[in-house]
Amino acid sequence: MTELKTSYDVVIIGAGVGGGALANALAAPGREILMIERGPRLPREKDNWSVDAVFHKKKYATKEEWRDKDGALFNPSTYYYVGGNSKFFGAATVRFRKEDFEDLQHEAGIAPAWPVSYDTFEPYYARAERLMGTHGEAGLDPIEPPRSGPMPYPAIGHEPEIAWFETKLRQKGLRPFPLPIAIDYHDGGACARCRTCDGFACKIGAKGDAEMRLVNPALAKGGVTLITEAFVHRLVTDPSGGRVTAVEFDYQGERRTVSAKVFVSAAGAINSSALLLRSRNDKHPNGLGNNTSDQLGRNYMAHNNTAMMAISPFKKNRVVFQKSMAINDFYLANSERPYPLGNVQGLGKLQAGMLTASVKWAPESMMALFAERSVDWWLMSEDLPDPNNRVSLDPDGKIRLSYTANNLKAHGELVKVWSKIMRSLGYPLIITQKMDIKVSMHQCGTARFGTDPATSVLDTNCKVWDVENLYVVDASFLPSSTGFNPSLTIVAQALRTSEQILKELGETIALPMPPVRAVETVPA
Ligand SMILES: Cc1cc2nc3c(=O)[nH]c(=O)nc-3n(C[C@H](O)[C@H](O)[C@H](O)COP(=O)(O)OP(=O)(O)OC[C@H]3O[C@@H](n4cnc5c(N)ncnc54)[C@H](O)[C@@H]3O)c2cc1C
Repeated sequence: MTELKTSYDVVIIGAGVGGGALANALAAPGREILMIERGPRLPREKDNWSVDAVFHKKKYATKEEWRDKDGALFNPSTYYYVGGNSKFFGAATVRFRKEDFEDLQHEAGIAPAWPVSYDTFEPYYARAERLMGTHGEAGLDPIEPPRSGPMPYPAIGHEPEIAWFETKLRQKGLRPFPLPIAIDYHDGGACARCRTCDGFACKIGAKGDAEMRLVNPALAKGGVTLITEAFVHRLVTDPSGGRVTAVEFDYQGERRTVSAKVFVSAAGAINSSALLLRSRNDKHPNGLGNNTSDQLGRNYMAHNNTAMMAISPFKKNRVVFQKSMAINDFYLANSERPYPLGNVQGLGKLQAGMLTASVKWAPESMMALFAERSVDWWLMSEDLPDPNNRVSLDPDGKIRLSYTANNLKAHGELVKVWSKIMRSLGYPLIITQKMDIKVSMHQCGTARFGTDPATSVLDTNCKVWDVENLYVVDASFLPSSTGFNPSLTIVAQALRTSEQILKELGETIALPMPPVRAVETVPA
């Protein structure tokens, strides 16, 4: 049992991408940082790579139930472990575009400008790529934002099936490029380039998830204590409501309380809102950070996501690692298209059992035929912030996630355009599945950052406007969802926030650029 002190410099709630990146930036001998994580360490075991365990039995996903806007219960596909949702992520570590930081006109409305520019984020993106171990090749993505340097590691390369698509797509005038990805695949790296990466946990610790790349190295640096299976209930403020004084959590069968100079919620975009809402008191009757703006929990976004199988009756797809290519030719408006559609990227290779898990009536033999002949894609379009799309708490304490998808026309067009291209390349049968509310993998936006306390929950350093020493450092801060995977941006912002927290602790040490290096060995 970890002995706890009564007081710390910083308490970080949640050991996912945001919490891990912050701990990593703050970790140093002599500092006293406590990370409180509700989940355990995910065991390294055979089932990590079992389709049956992961997709049918849902062995690793939470058993928790949330309610949708109509009050119907559902079981979200979310993961509570050291490393958070990134334990199961596809490791795409992509920068948002310069245009994403500005007002961006979409078919269904405007994705609002961020309070800081891409140029402000760039140095943090550069550090984030190194921390996560991103592989890629700069200069090939047609809408790539300016970069201060190359990718930390070279692109992982395409297998022959994907190289074939690259050639064919180029012949059609498109500009496919290597998807930036955080797997340990280079000389001396541990990655076996297997089929069970995207959607699975890595049994050999070779994926750049938050446990491997952020939390374990933070623990190795010193100054950080991690406790697991410790659920945080609430944050307590002083009588004025101006400062958080303590965090209350359940640990090893007891309700515990510790105090700190700085508190950080990094519990994920849905759970951070739930925590701040649960922490309401007479000075903050609608939850911490909600007095001025009434925006806490609102503007929930999660992308319009569709998985597509393009099937050729005549051609088997023998690819093992399919997530190596992306296409951004439809990401921005152009002379042919008046509004953005989104991003297309390779999906981890679908297997028959993964299909029968979502299409229950389908015989495995039929799905096996489809899976061995399909090339699989992930199509992702921006959804727009809407205050009615929100996280709230029901009287019984359960999370309610009210969400109505928007900007669907653009997403439908992306699916149509990509289907047409696939058919023209000899893949006549197209099967698509649009992700629903249960797939909250790209959750964001519920405590957006901004310059105006009347319309945002956090300031531009991710400090809660209404409370002096409380920060939110996870996907909550995003004012728009953009059309890209969020992890790298969460890391970049956590690094920005760490500088503010260091100032608050009376330190002004410039954080060094992390070296390019392989994954740390994991403590058992
Ligand atoms: C299958 C899948 C594939 C994905 N693929 C990609 C991809 O390729 N690229 C990409 O960028 N993103 C991807 N994502 C999304 C990415 O994983 C998330 O955006 C990212 O992990 C979010 O980080 P976070 O820090 O905001 O929250 P989380 O990862 O959710 O971390 C929050 C942590 O807080 C803990 N916690 C929550 N509540 C409490 C509490 N009350 N007390 C204590 N601890 C608490 C949780 O257990 C968790 O560990 C994917 C996600 C999934 C599920």
